[in-house]
Amino acid sequence: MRIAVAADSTDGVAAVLVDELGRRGHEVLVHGALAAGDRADWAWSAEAAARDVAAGRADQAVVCCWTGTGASIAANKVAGVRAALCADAYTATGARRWNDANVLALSLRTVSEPTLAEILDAWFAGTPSSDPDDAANVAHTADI
Ligand SMILES: O=C(CO)[C@H](O)[C@H](O)COP(=O)(O)O
Repeated sequence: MRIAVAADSTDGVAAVLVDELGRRGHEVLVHGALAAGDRADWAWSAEAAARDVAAGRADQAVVCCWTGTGASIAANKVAGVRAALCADAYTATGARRWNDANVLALSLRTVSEPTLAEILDAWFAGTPSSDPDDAANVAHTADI
C-alpha cells in the first residue's frame, strides 16, 4: 500500500514508524518533520497526509503528534477521511472493522515500540465490517 505519514516532530517512535512501514512493504510518503527536519506544525502536517488519502495519492495515512490528538482532529476535518486515534491494538482493530478508518492517528510519545508493532499488525490485518448497520453509521459520518 501507499501510506502517507505525517509527524510534527521526530520524537519517540517517528523513525521506527517509517522504518516499520517500509519493512512491511509499504511505500511511504512523508510529511512534516519527517520531510522537513526536526519540527513542523501538527495541523498542517496531518492535513497534508489526510489530503493525500482524500485525493487518492495514498491508500491510507498515519498522522502523528506528541499526543496524536491534534493530528487526529486535523485529519478528520478533511472530507472523506476517517481518522482514528489508537493507543492499542484493540482500538486499531475496531477502527478498521467498525469505523472503516482510513487514517491512523498515533501519539509519538506514549506508544512504545512493541505497542506500535501491535497497533500496525491490527490495523493492516483489519477489514471493514460487512454489517449494514456499521456501513450506515460510517456513511452517516459524512453527512454530519
Ligand atoms: O500533541 C500535539 C498536538 O496535539 C503536539 O505535538 C504538541 O502540542 C507539541 O506541539 P508544538 O511543539 O507545536 O507546541
